[in-house]
Amino acid sequence: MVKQTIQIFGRIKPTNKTAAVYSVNHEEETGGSLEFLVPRDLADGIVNHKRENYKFRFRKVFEQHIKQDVIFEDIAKPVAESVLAGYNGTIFAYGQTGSGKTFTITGGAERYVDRGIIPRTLSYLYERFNQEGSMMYTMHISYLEIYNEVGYDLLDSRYEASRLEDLPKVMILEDTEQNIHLKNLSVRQSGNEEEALNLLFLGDTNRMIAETPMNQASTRSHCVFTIHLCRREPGSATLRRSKLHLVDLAGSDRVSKTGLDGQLLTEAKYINLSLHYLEQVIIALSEKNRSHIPYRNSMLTSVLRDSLGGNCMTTMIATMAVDKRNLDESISTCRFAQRVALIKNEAILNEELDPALLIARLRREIQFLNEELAIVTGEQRQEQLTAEEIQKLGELVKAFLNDPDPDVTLSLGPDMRKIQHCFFLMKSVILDKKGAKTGRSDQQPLPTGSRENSQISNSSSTAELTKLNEMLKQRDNEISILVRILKKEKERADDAIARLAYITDAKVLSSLKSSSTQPVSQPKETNMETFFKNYGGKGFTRLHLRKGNKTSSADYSERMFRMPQFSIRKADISATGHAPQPYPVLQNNEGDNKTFTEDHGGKVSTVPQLEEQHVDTLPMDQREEVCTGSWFSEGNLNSFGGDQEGQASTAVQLKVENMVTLLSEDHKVSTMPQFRGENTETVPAGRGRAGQYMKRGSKLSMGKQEAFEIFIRDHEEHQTIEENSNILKERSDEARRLGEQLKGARNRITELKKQLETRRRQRAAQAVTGNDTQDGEENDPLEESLCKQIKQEKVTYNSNLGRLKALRTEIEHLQLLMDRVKVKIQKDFLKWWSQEALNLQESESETEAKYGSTSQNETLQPSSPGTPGFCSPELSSTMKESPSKQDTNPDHSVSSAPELSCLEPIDKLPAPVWSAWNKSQEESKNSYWRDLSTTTLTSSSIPLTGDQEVDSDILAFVMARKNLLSRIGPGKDVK
Ligand SMILES: Nc1ncnc2c1ncn2[C@@H]1O[C@H](COP(=O)(O)OP(=O)(O)OP(=O)(O)O)[C@@H](O)[C@H]1O
Repeated sequence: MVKQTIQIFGRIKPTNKTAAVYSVNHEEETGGSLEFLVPRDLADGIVNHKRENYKFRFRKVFEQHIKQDVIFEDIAKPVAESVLAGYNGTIFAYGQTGSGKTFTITGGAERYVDRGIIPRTLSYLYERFNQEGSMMYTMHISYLEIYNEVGYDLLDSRYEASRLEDLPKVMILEDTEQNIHLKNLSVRQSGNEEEALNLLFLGDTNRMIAETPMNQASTRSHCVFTIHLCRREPGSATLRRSKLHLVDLAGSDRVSKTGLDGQLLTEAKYINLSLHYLEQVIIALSEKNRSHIPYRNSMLTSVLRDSLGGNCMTTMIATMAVDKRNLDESISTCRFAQRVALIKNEAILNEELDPALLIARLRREIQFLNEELAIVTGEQRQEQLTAEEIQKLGELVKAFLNDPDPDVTLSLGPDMRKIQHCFFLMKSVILDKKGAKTGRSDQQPLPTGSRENSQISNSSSTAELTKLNEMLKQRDNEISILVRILKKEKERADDAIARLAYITDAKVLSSLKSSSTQPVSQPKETNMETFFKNYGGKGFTRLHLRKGNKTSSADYSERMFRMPQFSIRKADISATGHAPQPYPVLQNNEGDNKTFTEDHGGKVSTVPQLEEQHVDTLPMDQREEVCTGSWFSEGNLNSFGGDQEGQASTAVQLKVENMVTLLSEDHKVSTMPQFRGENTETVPAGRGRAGQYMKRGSKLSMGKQEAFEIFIRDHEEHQTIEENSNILKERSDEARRLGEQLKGARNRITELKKQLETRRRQRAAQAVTGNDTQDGEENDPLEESLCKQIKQEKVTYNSNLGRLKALRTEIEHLQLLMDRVKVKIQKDFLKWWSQEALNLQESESETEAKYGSTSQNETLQPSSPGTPGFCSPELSSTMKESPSKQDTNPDHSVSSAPELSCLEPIDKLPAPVWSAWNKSQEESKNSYWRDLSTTTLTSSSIPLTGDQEVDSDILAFVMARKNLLSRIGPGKDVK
């Protein structure tokens, strides 16, 4: 158990405004301190009438310039570590609205470097999982939003929420042991960092989409992102389950200051109420001898029950905006933090037995007890032992007698028949031995005559026969394998001979050739035996290679170069006509099945198991390590080396190319976000995060779509999209360059390896023919230099691969940020569009009032700049079309245009409009829209198509554009 008070940190948000006078002291023994000097003009304000300076202690205070990586390292990393160890952890951010809580917990919405504690922690946890390869970790994620005392599941993946109420409501349940359970809160498994980030994105987007129209959700709701970890050592029955809550609280602003009314006031009360209850819990916890802690008063305190005064290591980040006007709020945040710092938690290691294993253990115990009971009560079975049982008992006895361990037991259960049979078998073994020693057949004859005994001996001999048959088959298999190996060996030897051009001595050549073409008989077997002795050792029985090489790659590749080149495949075995076996099995005469091990300077290392692969194509361990990430998982990257290396590198290259293609697709999409024609089918596969949201909207008509394109350009986030697109492009270029470099390095390694192989063959041949110019010297300078070069290339290769991996993380994160911005823009657009529609309705009513019944209107209504209101496509469907009402004015070229009830009579249009339109037609699209926006237009000045819906869209757009411009203000140009 770890007893610890809640750790409190302060973080000051950067400000351009006049900052309050404050100072931070980092050198105090107890941590840091933050001191505010209240200027006289504020001293008699809300804060305090008398005091002028306020000093607060924190574990550390982070000043304005401190970046997100430092925050993660100093605050979140230690908590993540303890969560990995099996303790619960909580980090919560508390502070007034806009002080940087979301920025600290989730991160900024624009730049990769601004990612906050959640994405960094996810990344760190997955990195640690990879490092601790011997542990098995599973991660689940949940994301809860609490708004007005109601919980909502943010990981709802139906993408249907357009209001908070559309999200599943979460309810609190309490069991008899007062444990809290959250009903309806989905807990989703995440297999890798990318999946975890997608869940975060899903939650954040749901939060943004469903935010209350009255105010920003982030300000007025609490969010709890929870990472559930389960850790287990393979083979162990104990599990460690831990939770990490990352909490973004609602703004702590005081209601009196916010000047709210109506719904906002209700919200603020709720928020403040829940923060007030949080404070009450904190006060109660910080007081000694308080028995009742009012957790149940609010949903937030119920959910955070463990984090406050319970089994958890908790950290609080007090965020502050130190502008002068926010000084009082900053001081109240600090005061809250001081109280929190008094709370003591007792974190315990959350260890438990795996229920499945526990059940299995209990079952075994029950069986054992039953067996004991059967012996004690004498309830015995009477029927004969079956042949199978007899054979099994024979094996058991044999294993028991052969085991050198004196403590070994023979476990037979309570069955007296079995016990007796085993005694009988053991007696016969003893008698056999005695007979062998004395050389006489004076041993006791086996109890004959009895039916049982004859049955036993019959069935034992049947069993023996079956066994011998199996062994025979096994040997057949082995012989077939060896024949194939020898054939391949011969081919390789031929090949090598052909390459040894310098060996001109015909005698040598022919002798070498003849030795490799000998019939498959004794000499060949001797060769293989020697080989197994050299390379397999005595215990070599199974050529069963798997990735995860513990041998150093240098040792390994060296050994492989020296190994005769041969391969064993499943097909080799099935070709013999016998049933295929899972792995080629070469048994030694001991008949045991040890894994192929090899001595490396006294250290025995397990040869990696690489099923169905050439023995000479083993992985280079470093490559394998970096390639285990999910990004590379599709590319068979676990088989680097030799021919496989080619494939693997190609896979990397392909992956890089895929990524680059994806990025460029996204790049396209981002600059013109997924609204073109609203054809969501064109969203690249696997890139549908934002697309999912886009799908929900109704199909955009042409006019609305164009309006949207321009809306994007005017949107405040446009700059972000542009910047991130550029960064993405840079990163994808870099990824492409790295891909090229990797390919080059791979080719060079392959080439060097070929040279090394040739060199080694040459040396081997020289040794055979006695032409060894180096007098059998172990070290060959050329060989050493080649090895060195390979090593260097590998280092370069690995560092490039590492960089590529980092790029991938960055690119994916940027992608998510951009997706989120796209969703935001769409949301803003739809909001704006429907507002325009509302304005239109109003304007329509006004027009009706002014000009009478809509059915009498025959012309389009221009609207002066700045006047809100025009026909939106949605509204156009409700508009009436009067059949074949022609425009009576010959100048009006849009007689086929539908009659739109909301339009002003055409005869009211000023003449210059026409020339303006004619002129604008000649201009480029952009200037066309600009002109439209600054000119008083008539409907007839616009090139309408005759299609009611399309035309209403065009007109709607023109007017909406004007409205937008009028809001931006005159003189502002729209690109
Ligand atoms: N340390 C920081 N560095 C740079 N920008 C910051 C920092 N802290 C906050 N910001 C910026 O300040 C703005 C407000 O921050 P944020 O949304 O995180 O505040 P908040 O406390 O979560 O507010 P709310 O209570 O409304 O959710 C954001 O634009 C954010 O990017």
